[in-house]
Amino acid sequence: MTVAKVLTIAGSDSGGGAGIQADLKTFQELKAYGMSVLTAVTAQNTLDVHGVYPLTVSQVEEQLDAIGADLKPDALKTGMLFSAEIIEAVASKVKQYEINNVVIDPVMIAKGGAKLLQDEAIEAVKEHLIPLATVITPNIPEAEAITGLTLNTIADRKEAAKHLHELGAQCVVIKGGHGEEKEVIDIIYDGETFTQLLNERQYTENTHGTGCTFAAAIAADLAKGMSFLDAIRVARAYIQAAIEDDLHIGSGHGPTNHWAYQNRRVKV
Ligand SMILES: Nc1ncnc2c1ncn2[C@@H]1O[C@H](COP(=O)(O)OP(=O)(O)OP(=O)(O)O)[C@@H](O)[C@H]1O
Ligand SMILES: Cc1ncc(CO)c(N)n1
Repeated sequence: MTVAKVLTIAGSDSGGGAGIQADLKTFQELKAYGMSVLTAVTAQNTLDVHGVYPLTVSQVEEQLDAIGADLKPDALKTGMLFSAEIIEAVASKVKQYEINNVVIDPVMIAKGGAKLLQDEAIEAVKEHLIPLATVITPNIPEAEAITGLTLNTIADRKEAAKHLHELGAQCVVIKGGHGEEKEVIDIIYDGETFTQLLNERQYTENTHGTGCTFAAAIAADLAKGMSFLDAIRVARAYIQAAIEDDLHIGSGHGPTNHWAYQNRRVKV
């Protein structure tokens, strides 16, 4: 049996809905073997982020060296990277260990408003991270912060996608969760063609970690050899099920339901 191995480089969410925890749950549900490199510990629940504690660059590098020496990932997802120093170290190790199928979720701010990326690190995202991306998955505010554009319309979002492609990402997904439209519109650009994935907007508080989960699902299916468009379509179905069949955990923005997608596929 060939097992697809997928690595997440991200922060820990003690509340279990986002970050490393969301990524590993998603990998498991999509039948890929999950590995993790921690960049930071957050003290976090569904209401708020109480504290952010980054690891040192050498601690991040040592984890990547341990994996690189033994367990070559078939795909990588990056989430919260926190600082320019960690971004540069991660980019250099990704090149050293020749990791392909790289999904970059350029995490900047938690739903409660806490900063998960330092402002001065945006330049490092552009210079060191985006050129490695097979797929980059910004939400609307993240795409605005990286491109400097204001994204009001679908045409604005397409312009931003072109900009991110020019910075070196092979495929760009501008996620529509933060948009105003009745339907959620994710815009995909591969350098030639725009594809729009439309889904019914769910009116729920339980959307903590949607971005992490979506990007992790893309990485899991890239690791299994799917094309990026197919992997994005499956990821869209995975996150839609996870939002629809919500769990009502916690009293703030609750987590999504990571087993909903498989639940629907299991015939009883
Ligand atoms: N209310 C919703 N109903 C349906 N789909 C949604 C909803 N909110 C987000 N999504 C989908 O979930 C995925 C993640 O989108 P979103 O824009 O919320 O990411 P995000 O802001 O990075 O998430 P987070 O920072 O909370 O992890 C996208 O595919 C998006 O279309
Ligand atoms: C650790 C971590 N990563 C990402 C997010 C964004 O959802 C979060 N809230 N926490």
